[in-house]
Amino acid sequence: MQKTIVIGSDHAGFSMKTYLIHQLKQQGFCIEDKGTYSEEPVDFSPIAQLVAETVAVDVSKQGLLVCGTGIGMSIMANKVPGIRASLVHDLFSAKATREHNNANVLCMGARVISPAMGWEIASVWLNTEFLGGKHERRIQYIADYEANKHK
Ligand SMILES: O=C(CO)[C@H](O)[C@H](O)[C@H](O)COP(=O)(O)O
Repeated sequence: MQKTIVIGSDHAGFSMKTYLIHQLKQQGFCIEDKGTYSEEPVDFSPIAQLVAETVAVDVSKQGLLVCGTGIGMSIMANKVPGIRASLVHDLFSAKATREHNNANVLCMGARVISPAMGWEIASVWLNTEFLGGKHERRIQYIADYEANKHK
């Protein structure tokens, strides 16, 4: 059974999201598309919330978010406990944020990179595993912070 990718965008990211869904389906991934479904302007925040909350309750899923810059999406997604969302526009960071941060949501900006580059980044990100070890301790600190253990 292939991994499920929960995906969302605003109007600025709609075209890249459509392209990513096409590519992901070709690779056999299951898709949960949380919108938006056209280039009609919409606010990014509730879509990022929906994708992030879906990933947060099911660790088997990974999230992809696209807006104009990816910034608004990443800010919103990181408000959801359990989410480690990364804004990535290069291949080095795509690999590193899986290996070191176990990032479970990838955010990209459709006004920053091309759809082809977005797919390259997503492919690296989806095919890289968390390294664990010292990195586990570092992300556990973040989880503990969310649980109010660092007061
Ligand atoms: O929220 C953003 C910035 O962090 C996204 O890039 C949005 O896509 C962008 O702000 C949308 O802008 P628009 O003028 O409403 O098209």
